[in-house]
Amino acid sequence: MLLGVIADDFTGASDIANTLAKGLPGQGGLRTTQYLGIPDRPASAEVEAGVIALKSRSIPAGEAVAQSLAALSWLRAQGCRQFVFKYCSTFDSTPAGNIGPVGEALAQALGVKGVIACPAFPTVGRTVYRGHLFVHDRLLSESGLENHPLNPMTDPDLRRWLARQCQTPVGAVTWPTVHAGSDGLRAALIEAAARGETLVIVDALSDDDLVTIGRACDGVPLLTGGSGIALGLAANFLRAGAASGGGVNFAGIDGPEAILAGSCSGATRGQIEVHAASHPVLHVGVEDVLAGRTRALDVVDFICAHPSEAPLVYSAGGPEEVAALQQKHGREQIAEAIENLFATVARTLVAFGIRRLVVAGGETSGAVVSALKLDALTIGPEIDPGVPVLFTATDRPVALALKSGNFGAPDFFAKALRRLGGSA
Ligand SMILES: Nc1ncnc2c1ncn2[C@@H]1O[C@H](COP(=O)(O)OP(=O)(O)O)[C@@H](O)[C@H]1O
Ligand SMILES: O=C(O)[C@@H](O)C(=O)COP(=O)(O)O
Repeated sequence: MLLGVIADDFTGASDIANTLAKGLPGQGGLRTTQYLGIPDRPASAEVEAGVIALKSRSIPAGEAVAQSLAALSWLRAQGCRQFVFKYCSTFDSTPAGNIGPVGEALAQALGVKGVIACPAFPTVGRTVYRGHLFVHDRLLSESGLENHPLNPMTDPDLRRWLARQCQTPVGAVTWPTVHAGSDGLRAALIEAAARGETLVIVDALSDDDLVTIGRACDGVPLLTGGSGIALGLAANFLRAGAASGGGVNFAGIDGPEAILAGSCSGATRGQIEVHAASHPVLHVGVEDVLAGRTRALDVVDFICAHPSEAPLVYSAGGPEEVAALQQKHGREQIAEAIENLFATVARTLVAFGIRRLVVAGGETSGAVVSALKLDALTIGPEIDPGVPVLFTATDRPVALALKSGNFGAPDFFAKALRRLGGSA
């Protein structure tokens, strides 16, 4: 294994796995596998990039550090020499962590400083300028992410936000240095290390900037950021002689289908509205779930009544409603109840024969996929930017799409089920 990725949530893991498997246009990517948690056995010899999906983004920082270091240890044992810590392109975290604590712990374990920290992903509108994160044409704090149920992003200044999480100084490299090329960027990161700066926020406005970053980080032990910083990494390994993984043949998987949406993001709520116009949908109310009036079997009954009609179950509410419910019942209590519901539903559905499953939300995907007790997923074709087809190679194959809350076109849900079935 050449490259090891530690991802703090499951949708983010499939996002960066997609980037590594695709590579740059016309050049191909790396043979990539997404592991669901830390594997208990060695990787297959043909895997060139291993992405370990953790569910560590919103847990206490100490636990996130421990899990991430254990993942690093497994990846090092597979022969990896370069590592990426993958977090959200909208820097989802709180002032208490976990990007800073995990990034610093990985850097310390690898004996490095001057480590890039860049969430830019221009394809989906995430750019970084003078250390400030933009989502399309809005600052992060005015993009809707300020209303995230678990990690409200209220400060677009990533240097200031990260400094609240870190024990060591946070550096910055601005866009003119990046735009000037990889040699200058590499030198700037070395200078930052000499100043004792562990994580360094690096500006990026375009895919060209991301390719510059990838080239500057050729051979560098650790990078941190969104999937965008991996854009140029496969090319480094291909130049060094790795075989292009090429596209994976995915013929599609037949069988009953379902969509489970635990995300409250604006993009997901818009996609639900589009889907509801022509498909059966069921809203599960938070208070009905908490009170036991809505149980997993009620949801399973709904899905099983519409096995081939792209049935969708969602829990999302608007920002004001979410905030009021969290005030009344507690943020963590609601998160746990809704995630547990979707996890139980998914496990039951797959046991009943569901073979195509679309999940919306990173935490939701972590709960669902963990409940399915799968150990690895193969990366298939891209459905929308940042969201690939994932499938198992087991005797009862399942095809999945794990959609980041803010990713996907308005018609994503129906399109994803078609792609999981092997059609356009
Ligand atoms: N109506 C709701 N009110 C409060 N929290 C909710 C509601 N619906 C879902 N949640 C919780 O909000 C969190 C959404 O996080 P996640 O699944 O990662 O979505 P995203 O990808 O949009 O961040 C989950 O913990 C989920 O259980
Ligand atoms: O980088 C991204 O935006 C995604 O890969 C991701 O991590 C999104 O997280 P969720 O919004 O929690 O799905």
